[in-house]
Amino acid sequence: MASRLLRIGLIPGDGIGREVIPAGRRILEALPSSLGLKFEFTDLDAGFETFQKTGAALPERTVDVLKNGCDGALFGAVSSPTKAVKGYSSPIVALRKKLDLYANVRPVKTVATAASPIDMVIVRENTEDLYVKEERTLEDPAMGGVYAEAIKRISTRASLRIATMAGEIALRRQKLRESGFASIHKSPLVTITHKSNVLSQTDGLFRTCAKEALAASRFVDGGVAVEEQIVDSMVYKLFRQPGSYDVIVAPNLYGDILSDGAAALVGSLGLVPSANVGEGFAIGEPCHGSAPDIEGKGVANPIATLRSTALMLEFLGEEQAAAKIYTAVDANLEEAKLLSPDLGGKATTEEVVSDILKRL
Ligand SMILES: NC(=O)c1ccc[n+]([C@@H]2O[C@H](COP(=O)([O-])OP(=O)(O)OC[C@H]3O[C@@H](n4cnc5c(N)ncnc54)[C@H](O)[C@@H]3O)[C@@H](O)[C@H]2O)c1
Ligand SMILES: O=C(O)CC[C@H](C(=O)O)[C@@H](O)C(=O)O
Repeated sequence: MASRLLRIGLIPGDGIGREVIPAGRRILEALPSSLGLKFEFTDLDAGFETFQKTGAALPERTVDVLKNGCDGALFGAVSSPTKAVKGYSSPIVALRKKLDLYANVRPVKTVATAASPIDMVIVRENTEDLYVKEERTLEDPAMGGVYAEAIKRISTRASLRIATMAGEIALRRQKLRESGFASIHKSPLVTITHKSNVLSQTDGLFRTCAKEALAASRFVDGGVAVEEQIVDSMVYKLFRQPGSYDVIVAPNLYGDILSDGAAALVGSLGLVPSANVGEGFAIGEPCHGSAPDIEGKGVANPIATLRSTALMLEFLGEEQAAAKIYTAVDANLEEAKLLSPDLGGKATTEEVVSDILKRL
């Protein structure tokens, strides 16, 4: 059988990013050889510590190697300061834009045996909205002195393509159901989230474009139903009836917030993966941050990273390899003997990883 070589960049970043990214590498190395995959890894720098050492949070080498020498990557987390630090800018936000990774795909799922099962995918626009970071600080006595403002930019192009991605994901999920994969949903549904009742131009454009993209005949013919939900009541409904959502499409900031909220519904941020996806490239990234409160204790839940590794493989066309990882992770969660403290267990990161590797 011909084998495929995948060149993977590893960017642990800061904090628990360094404790969980090695798990991603180990699970790739442990995949059965019958899958015909070979991996070559390159360690790459980014993050606040890199910034403190070198003056650059996202070194040029990291971007060059990703662009010219990698097929995909895994990103841990970075410790972006909440207080402005001159010269520092979030490397993951920059990377998403530099590599045009326009979709941030975030599946939020319980195991099939859960009493109240949840199975949704949040498809977050990944390049614009308030994340264009065009902010400025001004001063005007009429405003009470210093004030600050930021641009919220929403484009037709980005809104159409993110909604198209959401439609494609809804179709793919439906195909899996039809081929026998158990699911709590019977038919595909995309929920468009916005706040166009107030932001009629920016979110209004997002809403219009998303509706237009999802009206394409392949989605209509594929039975993809479309609904819309204003983001504040979306949070309410998400918490009341999380099981009713299939695919959610949202502008950048709402998608960021909704995905952390949804993580609480499935038990922990340490479970929720993401993939930053562009044309032919994907970076797997756990949804959580660098978790300074548990850094260095060896108890970070590695599952979000393991699932992000699988998600990266899926977007690189290796669905069978991805399925192996999902199954091994689900088996660990269903047995519930070796769980990390965020899930009420006592297991260390190492113990959880070893248990999942044994199940591959
Ligand atoms: N993609 C990224 O790089 C990314 C994402 C989010 C936050 N951040 C950064 O991370 C830093 C810390 O942010 P925060 O504390 O607001 O959010 P966080 O996601 O780091 O932590 C929130 C809570 O979840 C827990 N948690 C997170 N991941 C966990 C895991 N794998 N296992 C067990 N528990 C886990 C933490 O212990 C903490 O109590 C900030 O500097 C922020 O900028 C980076
Ligand atoms: O802290 C950072 O540098 C980025 C955090 C990042 C974001 O997109 O805002 C994180 O919240 C995420 O969900 O990926």
